[in-house]
Formats: sequence, C-alpha cells, structure tokens
Amino acid sequence: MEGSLLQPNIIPTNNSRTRNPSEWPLPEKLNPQSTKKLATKASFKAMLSTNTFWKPANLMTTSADEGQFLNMLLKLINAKNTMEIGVYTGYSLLSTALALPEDGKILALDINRENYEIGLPIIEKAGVAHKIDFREGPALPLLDEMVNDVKLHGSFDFIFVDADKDNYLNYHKRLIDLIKIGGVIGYDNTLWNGSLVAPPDAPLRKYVRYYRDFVLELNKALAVDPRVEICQLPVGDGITLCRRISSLLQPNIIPIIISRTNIPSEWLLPEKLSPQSTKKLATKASFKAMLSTNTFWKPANLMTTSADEGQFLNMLLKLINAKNTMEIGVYTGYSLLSTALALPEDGKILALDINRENYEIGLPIIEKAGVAHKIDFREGPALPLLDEMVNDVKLHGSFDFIFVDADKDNYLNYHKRLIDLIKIGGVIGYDNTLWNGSLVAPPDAPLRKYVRYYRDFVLELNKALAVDPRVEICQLPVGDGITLCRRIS
Ligand SMILES: C[S@@+](CC[C@H](N)C(=O)[O-])C[C@H]1O[C@@H](n2cnc3c(N)ncnc32)[C@H](O)[C@@H]1O
Repeated sequence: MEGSLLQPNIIPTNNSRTRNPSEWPLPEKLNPQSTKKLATKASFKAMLSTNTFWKPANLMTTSADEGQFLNMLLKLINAKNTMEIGVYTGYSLLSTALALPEDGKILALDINRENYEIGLPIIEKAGVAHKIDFREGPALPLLDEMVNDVKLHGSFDFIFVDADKDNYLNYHKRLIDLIKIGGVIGYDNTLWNGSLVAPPDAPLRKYVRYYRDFVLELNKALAVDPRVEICQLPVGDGITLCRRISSLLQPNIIPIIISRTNIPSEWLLPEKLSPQSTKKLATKASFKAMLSTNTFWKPANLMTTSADEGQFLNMLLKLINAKNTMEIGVYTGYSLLSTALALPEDGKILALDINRENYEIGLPIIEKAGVAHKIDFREGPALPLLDEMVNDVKLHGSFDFIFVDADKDNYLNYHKRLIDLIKIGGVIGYDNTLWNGSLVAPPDAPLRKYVRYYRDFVLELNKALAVDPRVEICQLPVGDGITLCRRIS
C-alpha cells in the first residue's frame, strides 16, 4: 500500500516554465522523518510539476500540467507496459517513468538520441532509467515490424504520441493493433496552437500552417473510428485520449469542444455505426452523442458541467473501473448522466442535492437512457449525511469516485469527510477550481458578486489540497477547472 511518506504531494503549477531552478520547491508538508533519498524523489516530483529543467530548450516539451496529468492517468489505469513516440529531452518520459511500477517498461522512440541524452542524467538521478528502452530511428518502420508480430498485438496499456504530426494517422493505423482493449492512446497537440479554428487566411507560422491539415484530418478520423472512444482535453496544446474498445458493443462518441450551441437536430449518431447495430444500440448512441454536446441542458446550462468535462468524467470512470460513486451537486443531472452511462449495470451513484425539482427536470432523459436504476438521489444538504456516513466505519474507503460540484464554501468541509469515504487509489474530483479565472485577478478587479464571494473559498481549497499528504493531485483546465485528488494514504 502506498503511504504519504513514499509519495509526497506534487505542488500544482499551471505550466510555470519560467521558474528558476533554485526555486524548485519541496512539498511544503514533507514529513520531518524524510530521508535524503526521499527528498531526492520529492525534488523530482516537484521538478515534474514545474517543468523547469527543460527550460532552455522547452519549445517542444510537454507542458507541466500535461506531465502531471499523464503521471496521474498512468497510475489510475495501473499501466505497466507503455510506448512513447517522440521523446525529445524526456519530460513526458520522466512523467511516465515515475508513474510506472518498478518493473514497468517504456519503449521510447525518437529520431534523435542527442536530445534524449540531454535529459537522461535527470531521469537516471530519479532512479527510473531502467524502465526505458530507447530506440533511435523513425518510428514507422519499427511499428510495422511490431504489427507483424501478432504476439505484440494488444500488449500495450498506454501509448503517448508526440512526434511528427504528418504521421499521426499512419501511427494510429498501427497502434490500434498494439494497444490492448481498454488501453489508452494519447495524441498530443490535437488543438494545434488553436489554429484549427483559424480562418484560412490567418497569419500562421509556417510549421503551424503545414501541420494544421494533418491534425484536422487526425481529429476527424478519430471522431468516427468505431474502435476507439475519445475525449479531447484542452490541456497543454490539447491531448486526445483514445480508449480502445470493442467496436460493436460501444459506438464512438463524436468529440465536440463545449458545443452547447448545437441544435438537437445535430445530435448525430456516429457515422460508422456497424450495420448490425440494434435499435437499442442506436438509442444508446443518441444518448452518447447528447452527452458529447450537452444540448438538452442548454436553456438552463448556467450551472451545468461543460460537455468536454462530461465526456472526460465518462472516460475517467471507465478507465478506473468505477462502480460505487457519489456526486454532491446534481442540478439537472448532466454530470450524473455522464457518470451513470460509464458505470457497469450494477454500478451505484449516491446523488446529493438540496433541490429535487432540478433533478426531476433531467430525470426523464436519464430514465430514457436506461441508467436511472444506478442512481440513489437524496434531497437535502450534503454535510449532515456525510457526517452520518463517516460515523459508519463500514463505509470508510467504500467509494471508487466522488464528484463535488456544489456549494464552494463547503468544499473543505466536504474534503475532511470524503477523505475517509474514498478508497485508497480512488479519486475525488472537485469542480470549478479555476473559479472563472478569478483566482489570478487583482484584488480590485470587477468580479460578479458570487464570483467574488466564493473566490477565497476556492483559493483556500486549492492551497489545502496542494499540501495534503493523503492525496496526490492534478488540476486540469477542463470546463471551469477540475482538480483530481487520488487518495494515496
Ligand atoms: C453547479 S450545480 C451542479 C451541476 C451538475 N453537476 C451538472 O452537471 O449539471 C450545483 C448544485 O449544488 C447544489 N447544492 C448547493 N448547496 C448544496 C448542499 N449544501 N448540499 C447538496 N447540494 C447542494 C445546488 O442545488 C445545485 O444543484
């Protein structure tokens, strides 16, 4: 079992590549018993959260928040055998290597060994170089060799692609055989500097313009590939996670970036639905398409979780095989539906909200999706119920996942209770931790009243989570910001 001493918390940093190496902080709350070895490990983790080592040559380096996300994702899916295409100086490689177990493996491919060797001393110092099998050369011929060896089919838990964008589709054609069912391929830079939505005559840098069409083509292809279920996250320059599925059972979701403006007639079925699809399957697909557009909730969407966040929650829950979950703050049930669709038939969601009326607005849709039986809705303030639950030791460590999206002034009170209820290795997700961007606003900035009121509570939560040794955290700029806390002790 992991304990807090072994895995000190990472200080969350929003892509702070500008920090000076002398400022590589150790986690504030490092236990005084820490050994020198531990301090060294902690330094690497802090480094990982600041991406500072790579500063002089950081143009192509994965962003710090993405590195932190990869690190947590790999732990959550218990990845052991992984591949990386596009190593550069090894930032994402270090993030990956630190996440894998001692006998974990990374097949690392890059055309340039020199760059890899710039970062290698750091990777060696972190004590994780033995997990890496670096191969210099173009990735495509090696992938072809591997695909020819059927023993390697389905042998990878995770593959990260961050190399030549004009080959991404060629990689995909091969990687789809090498990744296991339930495994994840992550394609980096799928927002391509924001250029994908630029008008044709926009003044783009040459390399941005050159690769733009390849990224667009990849995104379109992934969206209709029935072998993967995808989720595009606005982390770093955009990362698209492809979960390999068995195509007939689980039609693909069309990825849409917060497209709340779509009209219902645009609730498309995945283009490539197999002709054998039953009516039941088509209905399920409609709900999945709805989930990816967040359209039903449009007239009352002020408080509703964003579409990309809903899609992310849905994938995350599948990746961690969540079964017993809780949601605090249901509103009309958008994140609830995202959750319910992800859980197995006998999965459960304890759903808490002070207002049943709003829940009942969305309920017919949840019923129509055939997932209402997974939900145990309780009307009333969450805190007294949590107190009751905490008093019942049988419930300690009984939840796989908890999503908190309610009264921000109580988040810290919730955390104090939820930490007992979530299992070791389970995840608590706190929503709105970027709080409308207000956290970095100057004190006299003209903020809406409710934004100003809750701001200090969100700041206080973020600070507390950053130094809580019982959780390892990762803050994602998805929706209004979601902080994932993986319980480690
Ligand atoms: C932001 S909305 C939730 C949105 C929802 N997750 C979705 O995806 O549509 C916040 C909800 O928290 C609920 N809430 C506020 N205070 C609460 C409390 N003390 N206990 C439980 N629920 C509460 C509100 O009634 C509201 O429905």
